[in-house]
Amino acid sequence: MQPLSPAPVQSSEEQPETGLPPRPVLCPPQWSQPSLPNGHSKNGNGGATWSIMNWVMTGGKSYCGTMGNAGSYVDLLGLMKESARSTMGDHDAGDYHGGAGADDGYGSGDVDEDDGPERVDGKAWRPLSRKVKIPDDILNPYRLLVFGRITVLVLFLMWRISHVNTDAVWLWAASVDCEIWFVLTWVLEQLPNLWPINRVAYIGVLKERFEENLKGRSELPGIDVFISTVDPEQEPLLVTANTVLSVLAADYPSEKLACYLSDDSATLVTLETMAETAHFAKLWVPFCRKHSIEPRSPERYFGLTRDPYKDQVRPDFIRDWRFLKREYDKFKVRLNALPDLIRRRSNVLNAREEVEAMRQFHLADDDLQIQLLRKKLSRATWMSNATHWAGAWLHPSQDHTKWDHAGIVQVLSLPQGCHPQCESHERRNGMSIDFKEVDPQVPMLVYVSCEKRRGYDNNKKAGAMNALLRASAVMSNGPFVLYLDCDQYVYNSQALREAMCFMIDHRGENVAFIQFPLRTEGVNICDRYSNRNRVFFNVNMRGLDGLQGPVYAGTNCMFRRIALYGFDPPKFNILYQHHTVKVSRPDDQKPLLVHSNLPGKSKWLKRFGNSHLFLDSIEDAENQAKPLPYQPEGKSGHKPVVQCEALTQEMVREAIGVVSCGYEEKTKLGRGVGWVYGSLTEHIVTGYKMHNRGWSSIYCIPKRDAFRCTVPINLTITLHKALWWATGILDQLRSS
Ligand SMILES: O=c1ccn([C@@H]2O[C@H](COP(=O)(O)OP(=O)(O)O[C@H]3O[C@H](CO)[C@@H](O)[C@H](O)[C@H]3O)[C@@H](O)[C@H]2O)c(=O)[nH]1
Ligand SMILES: [Mn+2]
Repeated sequence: MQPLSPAPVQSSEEQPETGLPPRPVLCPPQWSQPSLPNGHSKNGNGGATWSIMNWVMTGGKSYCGTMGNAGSYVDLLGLMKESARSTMGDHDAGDYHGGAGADDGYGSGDVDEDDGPERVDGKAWRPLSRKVKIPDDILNPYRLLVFGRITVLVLFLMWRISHVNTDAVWLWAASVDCEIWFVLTWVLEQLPNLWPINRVAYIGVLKERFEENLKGRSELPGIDVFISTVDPEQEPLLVTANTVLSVLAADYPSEKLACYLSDDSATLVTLETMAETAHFAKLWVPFCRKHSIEPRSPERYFGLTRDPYKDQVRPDFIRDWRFLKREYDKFKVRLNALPDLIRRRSNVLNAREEVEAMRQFHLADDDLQIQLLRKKLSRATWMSNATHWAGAWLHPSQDHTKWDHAGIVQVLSLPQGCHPQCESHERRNGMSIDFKEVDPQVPMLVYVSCEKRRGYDNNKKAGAMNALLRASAVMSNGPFVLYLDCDQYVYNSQALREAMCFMIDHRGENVAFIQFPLRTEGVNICDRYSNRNRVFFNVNMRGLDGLQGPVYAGTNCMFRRIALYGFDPPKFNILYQHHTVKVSRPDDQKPLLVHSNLPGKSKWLKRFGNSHLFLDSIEDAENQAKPLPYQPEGKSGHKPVVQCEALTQEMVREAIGVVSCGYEEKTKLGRGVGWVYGSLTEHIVTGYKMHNRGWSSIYCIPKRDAFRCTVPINLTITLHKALWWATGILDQLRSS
């Protein structure tokens, strides 16, 4: 496997694929590989696992510091479908029998996004998004139907209450209670549906405002993408790797994108899979950019049933496609071999340690021999650089189990600078691919496993996400955070831009999060167990969007970082001069205030803990997320999230410090800041808290599904999930 070609290349050609103007380019330096001890190849499996930044830094103890009610909505669903343009054409042929299906695929509006709205005064300002009202003549019959049903239900209840069954009063009372409850829940669910809306984003205008005439530079704000995984057995690593690849290849400037994988299992195989993924991404990402590939998950792309050459005009496409397909197959073989490779490597190194121990034993005097006998050799799991793995070992040992291990942060890929860079060829095994016209940089990829110790609650996914929130703040501090479950891949490479249109639009500063619908693959056309949740994602959420905004559905959601930090929206914040609304609130709900009277950063210590890098990052996260007119320096744009030279050892060390399990103890994380703890459906509560503070949210349904996932269709799992949701929602009802 050859490393990147080191020769600097000057590209003077126009770049038709990216639409970016010509620019001078530099090539990244060649990465050096740490070596294994004698007799062991660096990558027995042929991958370049450690060719990137081998900064394994482990924090030891010292750091311790609804499903919808289908029947009731079918009518509205049908009507809304008519109002929105069907985008069946955007779907792959394979979708008919296994994909998300045409029903899920229609977009938000019936306007052409890329043409954008008319310019105001001939130039200057054009909005990035707009609401599209669903015509009243479509909604009115539905509204009439709802009010008709409510009237009938109320009349029915009045009749029930006035006709007491004296023979079985208790039975009568119980059934009337149930009926009232049913009517109440039905009405509560119906009312928000009466004013649904659609939205449209103008990606073309976004490009025009933030990227054109900037000599290849982009002024878009940074995004940190969080992906979580918890069990390499239940959540196949190939699926996670595909999700990561689809994120890295998303159409967003590579220096503005950072991807963090949270691994709650702390297994070495997950880390090595990610290292392989980062390596394969060096081919996959530029290939996607060069040929405008969709979708950008290789498993899904190479599995398409349609002709891959369709609509491809470049003469070198066939060659590149075959090359990438072969490389992807090899990548899969390497992933499959990883568990065995790690086991064999560990056996060899453990045996060597034992031999060394025996040698010392024979050389030692009696006292030392007794001491050595007492010291039981543990069977460690070894990394490819011949050091002990800090996470869970194959043979669990003290400090090395899933529930008891140090915090780990490892940077696996880093972009070089804020200007896209080109190199002529990527060579592997004698084959080469021409990347002269595209930016081959891969966004930052970081592996994180937060510290776990006995006596500390890790708070499952919410805990892992809050740890990522802190670690990413000190490393890249993207002002926006996209969360994806490990099985949700990016199906539409423009999705991040689409969300950004809403976030940085002129009224976007009060938007806390953009929720995308959860679309599923692998469900048969009948959708027997309602895995697609069509009513919830096509009707209820659109209805909520017409009010304060949709709920946070747990995944496929892009947040404004400072909204996650528990700050108030600008409309409650006197910082913004033209929003002078001042609201009186109880003490504990007072705005966190970006500019309070307290000196320095001490005002935030109790909420965010004592990491100075973290505290220093907060104001920056706020400024970087502002729509450009609010930039203090005028039109300075948004800075890159992180670059090779900007990421220091100190930052990585600090990231390990903030993912330690003791860090949260004296903070408000999990209680008003970040993902909320203590609820089965923590996502719903997390979203509610933001709405409660006055933030709004937006429901974004791009024409082509933004993200997709594969869901189980087996009845047991479906019932288990339904029970989980129901318990969680009941739990919320009981809580304050
Ligand atoms: O201790 C844990 C448990 C889960 N996860 C991750 O959380 C995600 C969701 O967990 P899963 O068990 O797959 O739950 P689902 O029911 O499939 O997910 C839905 O429901 C969850 C809450 O019930 C939400 O958190 C999810 O975002 C939402 O997609 C997955 O990526 C897991 O890897 C962790 O990181 N740590
Ligand atoms: Mn899941």
